[in-house]
Amino acid sequence: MEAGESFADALPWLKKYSGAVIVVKVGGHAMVDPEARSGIIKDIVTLKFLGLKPVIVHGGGPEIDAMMKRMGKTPQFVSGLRVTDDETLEIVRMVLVGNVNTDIVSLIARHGGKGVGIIGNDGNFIVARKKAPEKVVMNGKEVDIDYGWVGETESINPGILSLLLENGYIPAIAPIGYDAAGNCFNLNADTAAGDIAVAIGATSLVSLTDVDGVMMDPKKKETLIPQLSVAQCYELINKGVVSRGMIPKILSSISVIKGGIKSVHIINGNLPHALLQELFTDKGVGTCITLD
Ligand SMILES: Nc1ncnc2c1ncn2[C@@H]1O[C@H](COP(=O)(O)OP(=O)(O)O)[C@@H](O)[C@H]1O
Ligand SMILES: CC(=O)N[C@@H](CCC(=O)OP(=O)(O)O)C(=O)O
Repeated sequence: MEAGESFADALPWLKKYSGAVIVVKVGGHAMVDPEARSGIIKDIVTLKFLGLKPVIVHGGGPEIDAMMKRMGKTPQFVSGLRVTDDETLEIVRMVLVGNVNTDIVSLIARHGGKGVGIIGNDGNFIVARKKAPEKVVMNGKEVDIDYGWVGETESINPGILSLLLENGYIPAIAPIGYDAAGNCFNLNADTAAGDIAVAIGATSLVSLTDVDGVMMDPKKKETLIPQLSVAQCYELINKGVVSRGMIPKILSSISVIKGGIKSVHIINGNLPHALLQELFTDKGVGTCITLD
């Protein structure tokens, strides 16, 4: 299709999103392939030049896993959350802040944008507290789980984000929070992205991962669910259709919609230009979650 034609077709969406703040959660699984990672960041820089205000929140689960294994540690997840002991926290910070965040900021620059990397203690951006231990059913047995240094958001202070957005920067946020005593917490990136989207009143949250969206059977592409209401999300969790890393995505989507954001989109970041197609065409490419 001619470029002129595509832009003309996209006009209604360009109007809808003009000046809109869009939180893009870039999952670690969407960034495994360096070319896919670069393509995603290029699309995000494109959003900026089309007049939107993108905010990146990134993960890095597979890279943390790889580093843990190199250091002789075995990753342990419960309900999609990494149980985080002292040493694991050190690895999480090293990988998310030292590797992934700086790489994303460099890619933003490479594609002509101005990126700024931030973590929870920059301008007290994410104030977090320890996630309380909870009882979880594992292999039919109820067990007490202490997640260690896994945190949950206490408050988001969006001041630094507003400053950056008003001055044309693309913020790239690593999901690390801090408490008033300076303790550092490992936050799930989807949960952090949701909390940030609500705190800044974003227009939409788009989560890029390595599957086409929410599926009845993640191994069968044809079982993709294009549209979900909050009630249906609860149903999928209760029926066990959603598992592992999809659990925090769905839980966060529910709280985002309840927090007043109109839509959450879960899409496959490995499909070229999935983000642009989801936002600027009427045939979305993944799962769109709305109130009803
Ligand atoms: N019902 C489901 N539909 C789609 N994916 C699912 C579902 N249940 C579990 N998953 C898993 O969730 C994964 C995505 O979450 P996650 O691994 O945390 O990705 P990311 O690193 O991109 O955040 C998929 O690769 C898939 O294996
Ligand atoms: C508490 C918790 O699980 N934190 C995540 C943070 C990174 C993340 O969420 O990465 P993805 O988006 O790639 O899954 C972790 O340690 O893996």
